[in-house]
Amino acid sequence: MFLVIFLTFIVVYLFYQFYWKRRCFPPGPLPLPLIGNLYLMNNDVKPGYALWSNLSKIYGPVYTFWMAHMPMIVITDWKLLKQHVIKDGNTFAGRPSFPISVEIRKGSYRVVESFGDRWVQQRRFALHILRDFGLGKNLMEEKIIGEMISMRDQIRARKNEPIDMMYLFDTAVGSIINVFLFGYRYDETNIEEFQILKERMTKHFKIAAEPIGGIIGMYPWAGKLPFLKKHKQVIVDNWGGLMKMFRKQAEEKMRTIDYDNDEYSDYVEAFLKERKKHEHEPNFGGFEMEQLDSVCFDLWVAGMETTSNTLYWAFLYVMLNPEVREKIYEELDREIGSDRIITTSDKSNLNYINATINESQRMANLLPMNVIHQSTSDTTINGYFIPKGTGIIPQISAVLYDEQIFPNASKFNPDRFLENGQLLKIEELCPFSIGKRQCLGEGLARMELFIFFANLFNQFDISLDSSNPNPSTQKEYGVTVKAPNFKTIMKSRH
Ligand code: HEM
Repeated sequence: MFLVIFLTFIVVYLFYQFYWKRRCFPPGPLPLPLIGNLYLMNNDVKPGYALWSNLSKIYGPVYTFWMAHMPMIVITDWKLLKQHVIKDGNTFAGRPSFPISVEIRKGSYRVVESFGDRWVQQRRFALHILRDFGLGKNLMEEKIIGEMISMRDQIRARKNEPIDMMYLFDTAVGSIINVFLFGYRYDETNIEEFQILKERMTKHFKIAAEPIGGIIGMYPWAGKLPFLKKHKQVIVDNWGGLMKMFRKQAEEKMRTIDYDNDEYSDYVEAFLKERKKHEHEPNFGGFEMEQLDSVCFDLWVAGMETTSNTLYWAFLYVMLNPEVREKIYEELDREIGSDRIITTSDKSNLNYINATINESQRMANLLPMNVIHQSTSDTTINGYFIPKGTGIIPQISAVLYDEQIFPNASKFNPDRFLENGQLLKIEELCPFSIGKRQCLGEGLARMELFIFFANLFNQFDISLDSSNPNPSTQKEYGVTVKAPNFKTIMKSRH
């Protein structure tokens, strides 16, 4: 009798697992119990582009990938992305709530991870402060130029010795976001704080990008299993440590803040003043301290590593393509012709540099897997019915490497963005993603990329260090991909 019940249970379970739960979704690889399709994220397909494009070849431009027990609809075709994620933006503006977030963060705070009214409110607030703080008033540009000058001086002081630019990019870009958040930059007096923050973030995201992180994210109980315990502990410890660091900063600010004055000099101060206005509402009207800690995390991590990594990739690609390097110097000599500081007002005269930055972003293709969205109402994609609340991955990495859109896509070729010397606007170039969730820091990031890139090339004759004349372009796996380390010689040009 027991055997019959057991076998019936197994048959029903297998029927459900392999047929019933999948019947309404677009086709896709076979999900296994508990882990879904996470088993496919193995070393052979890291950092991930090959996985998504291979599946697309088998199942078409819309398919289902099971992230443990959650179905995710992957869209890899630009026309479909435009038709749905851009033109029907509200339907794709949700974010799934991950059980681990609810457990360790006590809710879906942040901007990246929040949804609904909280997301609308917090995204609008962050954008407002970003604009007010500088993107509209040149203040931000001044800060970026200040960091660029500090970097230039540090490079000069090294007197032509080989330099790994990663550290300089990290600290400069980290300082810019830190000034925006907390009002101070990094220098020799507090560089240790920067290093701790960066180390914690790196560890956090290394695990988050692994299948193991996916399993712990979906099933927090799995973190109690002996072989997963230490991995979950890393996530919990890093998150807790980061939140403590951010909270300490906010508390210090609270000691001196003048609530009678509406002006603010950084994001934390602006947030605390807004919080004060909502102090009689439940949960401070969404301006809880947990929300502040979490947004600091979002802006710090989203604002630092992405931009710094892109600059590093841009340097690497240019170094490996001497003809591109020569065209950059030709343009700088023709359009600038001195060691003066290049500002955003020069941007429209430096088409080749703009094209090189575009091509670097395309080739770097920073997020092999885009951040997951969620449908906010029932919808239909390519003939498939997708119910409200389903995970959606607008796979921009597939678009950036799409041969139909960018022929010979693996070749670094800035000229693809130029016609008769004029910069082309190619809408499929979407490294900042698309739709309502498009990157909140795009304006800041674009300004940083242009000012650092254009000025560093204008100031220095940059070449590869002869000890490693052919650095690899193999991408290091993570939520955003990193270039392997390499060194350059930077000689003053003027
Ligand atoms: C080269 C630099 C950058 C790249 C390539 C980049 C790329 C992205 C991508 C692909 C997304 C996911 C959008 C989606 O869900 O579809 C995103 C979201 C986001 N980015 Fe960026 N980003 C960069 C710089 C920045 C900077 C400097 C900041 C902060 C000031 C920032 C803040 C954010 C935030 C807060 C989100 C979440 C938006 C939301 O969920 O509403 N990013 N970014």
